[in-house]
Amino acid sequence: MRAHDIPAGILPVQRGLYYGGAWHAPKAGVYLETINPSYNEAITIAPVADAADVDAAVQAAHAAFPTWAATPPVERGRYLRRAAAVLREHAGPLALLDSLNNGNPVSALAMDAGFAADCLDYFAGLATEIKGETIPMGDGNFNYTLQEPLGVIARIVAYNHPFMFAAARLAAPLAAGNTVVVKSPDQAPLSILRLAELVGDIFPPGVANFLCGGRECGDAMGKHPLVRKITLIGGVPTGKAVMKTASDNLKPVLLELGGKNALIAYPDADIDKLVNGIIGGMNFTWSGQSCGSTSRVFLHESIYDHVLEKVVELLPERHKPGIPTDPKTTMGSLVSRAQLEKVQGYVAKGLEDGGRLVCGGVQPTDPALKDGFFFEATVFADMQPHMRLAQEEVFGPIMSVFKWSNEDTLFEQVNGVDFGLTGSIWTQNLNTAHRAAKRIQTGYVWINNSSQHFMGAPFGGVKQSGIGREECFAELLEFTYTKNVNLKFS
Ligand SMILES: NC(=O)c1ccc[n+]([C@@H]2O[C@H](COP(=O)([O-])OP(=O)(O)OC[C@H]3O[C@@H](n4cnc5c(N)ncnc54)[C@H](O)[C@@H]3O)[C@@H](O)[C@H]2O)c1
Ligand SMILES: O=S(=O)(O)c1ccc(CO)cc1
Repeated sequence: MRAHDIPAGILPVQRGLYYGGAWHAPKAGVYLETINPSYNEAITIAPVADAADVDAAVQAAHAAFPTWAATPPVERGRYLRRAAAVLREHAGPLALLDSLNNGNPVSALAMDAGFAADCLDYFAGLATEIKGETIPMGDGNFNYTLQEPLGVIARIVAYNHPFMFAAARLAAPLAAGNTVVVKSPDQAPLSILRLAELVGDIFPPGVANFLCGGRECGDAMGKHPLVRKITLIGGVPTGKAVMKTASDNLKPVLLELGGKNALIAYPDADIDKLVNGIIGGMNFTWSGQSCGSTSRVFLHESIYDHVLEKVVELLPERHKPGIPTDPKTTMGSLVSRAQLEKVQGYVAKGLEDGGRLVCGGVQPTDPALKDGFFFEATVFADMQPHMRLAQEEVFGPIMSVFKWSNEDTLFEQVNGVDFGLTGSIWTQNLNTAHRAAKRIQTGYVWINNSSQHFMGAPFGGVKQSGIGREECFAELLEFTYTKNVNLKFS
């Protein structure tokens, strides 16, 4: 869909920053064009917040905090549920808006507003479960704990699910009694403006605040002395930058970062399901731009040739790049020229390092896609662990396939990366499955499945994939501190 064909009611009307219950122009007056990556054409402009805007938004959130923290949890939950209902009503147009701005297929994005709404409902229900404990004492003392909200929470999100991340990640801190300032991803700012239009005034002024901006804005959020916790969904280098900023102020962080995730196939795997799991796990629909993508596939030598052949046969027809706003499209474009060039660079590195390119590796030739940042679903075979493609996150549609024979060597290679986010194990033997689940060093493990998230199940990484857990009760507790109270009877 070209910019001039966008139906009425899809784009946000506002082009400002939303904080303190009102819209504000960015103080320095900076607006940037934001593009549709499938045509490399401007859609409209979006505001760019700087440190002065961050200060104003954080001050508004800080002012709103005492009243929101004192609001009964059941009532806070009611606000969240109201927001959830609005998101569900607008799920279709919101998916189209994100598709226009980040290049992912509208059909796949259709679930994002619903997932965010589920998150809001889930944490609304848990608001009354933020309980302390009593500690047994000797005579004369009563000792208990309270879980208290922290204050202003800064949430910075990535571009692959701009709306879903911004909306879903409001839920836990708000349910726990904090106020929030959330920043859109630089590449796809439009849906956060729409989010602010839809839910901003459901909450009391200053409780939920929405900024558009890039690194400067994110950095200012982390540095602000009134921000009590800084959270990021983003890459490892950004995670390190955020943690350095946080350490200057001794602030806690919650980091959901990158992955170089392994899929392990044992000889007894159900081959048809495995092939679907390999293709699905790589999230080619999103051009691989998912942190949980299983971009390293380890096939046992006894099934290697057969499974590889089937993947290479099925993949190009199942995920062929197309215009993202077409409901039939099953693979969109990359988000930007920079991301496309990164992917092309990794194809070159894969070839230089001796990988065997067996699928894709180029931009599509379809003239309808000539201006956009499309790249074909790509597979490298005969990969070795020392290769750059085997170690570094691409966040693009490149899958690396390895052959294995010895289980000890397999796990040395699987765990021999700096990341530890997800893993996927394929076998029909229960003992094998649980042994492998125990040996893999990641925060999230699928057995005979891939890609899926489950509300209530802790999602997050180890090693450089992150710190903390989301989408579960632990996320709620991330936004509280424990206060111990001792009463001495007189
Ligand atoms: N673990 C997860 O749940 C998860 C989910 C999605 C994406 N990701 C990761 O995100 C990355 C891709 O997304 P991206 O390119 O948007 O990531 P990115 O790290 O470039 O940017 C993420 C966000 O951080 C902001 N930012 C950049 N520099 C900053 C700084 N110095 N201080 C504060 N904020 C700053 C950006 O403006 C953006 O909003 C991949 O590595 C991917 O694995 C992780
Ligand atoms: O596409 S992913 O980045 O892997 C992703 C992360 C989180 C969720 C749910 O919060 C969904 C998809």
